[in-house]
This record gives sequence, structure tokens and C-alpha cells, in this order.
Amino acid sequence: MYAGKRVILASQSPRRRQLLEQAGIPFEVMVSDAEETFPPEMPAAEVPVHIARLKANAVSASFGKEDVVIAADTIVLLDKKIIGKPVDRTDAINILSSLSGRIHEVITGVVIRFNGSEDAFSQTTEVHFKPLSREQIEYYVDHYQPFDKAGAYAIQEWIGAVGIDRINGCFYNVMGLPISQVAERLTRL
Ligand SMILES: Cc1cn([C@H]2C[C@H](O)[C@@H](COP(=O)(O)OP(=O)(O)OP(=O)(O)O)O2)c(=O)[nH]c1=O
Repeated sequence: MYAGKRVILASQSPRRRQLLEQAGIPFEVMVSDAEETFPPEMPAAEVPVHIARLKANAVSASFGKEDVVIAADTIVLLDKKIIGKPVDRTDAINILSSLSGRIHEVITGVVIRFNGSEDAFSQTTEVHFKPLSREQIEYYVDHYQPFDKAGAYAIQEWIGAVGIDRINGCFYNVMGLPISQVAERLTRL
């Protein structure tokens, strides 16, 4: 269905690879070394697309206009504050303690480049965390090492099964790629 165009995923995220595979989209990977920075005055909702664009920029020079480049970035937003990846165990425990019993947003920004033009969009999913005990939080951090995950958790792991009441929005968006939107936009190219 997607045959004919060369698709490049500018991401080292195993989750993003898994989701493109699940959607049956053939692709190659080129990891981008973009520095994930943004202007301090930028509204949080615009940050994921901004960073996804930096990731796309970092690989675009290696490919032709007729190739499709996909880049994405995921952030967790609590009380309008961006929560990134934890720097260490203590940080991960503190982040999960702050998410416990609360609702937060996960925003994934996506940039798709093809034929000299760009399709950029973001999706938001609301995630409802149950109150977690200190023991549960430490168990999760020590067994799952969520240091490469925005917000120090992965919804597709143990914590998602026992600690998340419900979500409002796309599950895969929380995992790092709103895959049905991506697939739809690819078919439109
Ligand atoms: C919130 C959440 C994040 N994540 C992951 C998705 C992303 O891989 C990561 C967010 O970090 P990103 O900076 O978006 O992506 P990355 O560094 O893993 O990969 P790259 O920059 O090369 O594209 O957190 C989950 O797997 N499950 C979740 O529930």
C-alpha cells in the first residue's frame, strides 16, 4: 500500500520503529543528532513540532526531495510545565511522584517532509494516573529503568497496566507516534 516511496524515520526510538512496522510501512532509520532545544518563551504546545523539525533538519541533507522523512518528539506536560526524560533514579522517582494521582498531557509533534514541502502537526493525549505508592514507583523505576522516556514512564509497560486509569486520545501518541494520523498523511502524499 505504501510501496514506491523511500521512507526515512529520523529517530532512534524503538517504539517509533515498532509502530511504523505495525502499520505495515516499509522504512529505513537514520538517527538524528539534533540538539533538542527550544526558545524559553515558546508555548509548550509548540515545542514538540519545533524539536521534531530540528530532528528532520539534521537528516534531510542526506536524502533527496523524493524521499519521505519522518521525525517526531514527545513531551509530558504537567501544570503547563514540560517534563522531559529523567536524569537519574531520584529524578525518575520525583517525576512519577508528581504524576501520581493526577492528570497530565502527552504531546507528540510530527514532521513529515516530502517533495520540498512539510506536513507538521501534533496530537495531545490526556493521561489519568492512579495514586501510586512509593513502593510501586520504586519497583517500576528499578525494574524498568525508564530513563529514555519522557515523564519517566512508558504506558506500554507494567506501570501503564496497573497505574493508569484511563486516557483521552490516542494510546500510540503516548508511546511516541500518533500512528494512524501518520499513516493517513503518508497515503495522501
Ligand atoms: C510517555 C511515554 C514516552 N515514551 C517514549 C517515546 C520516546 O521514545 C521517548 C520520548 O523521547 P523523544 O525525545 O521524543 O524521542 P527519543 O529520544 O526516544 O528518540 P529520537 O529523538 O531519536 O526520535 O519516550 C514511551 O515509550 N512511552 C510513554 O508512555
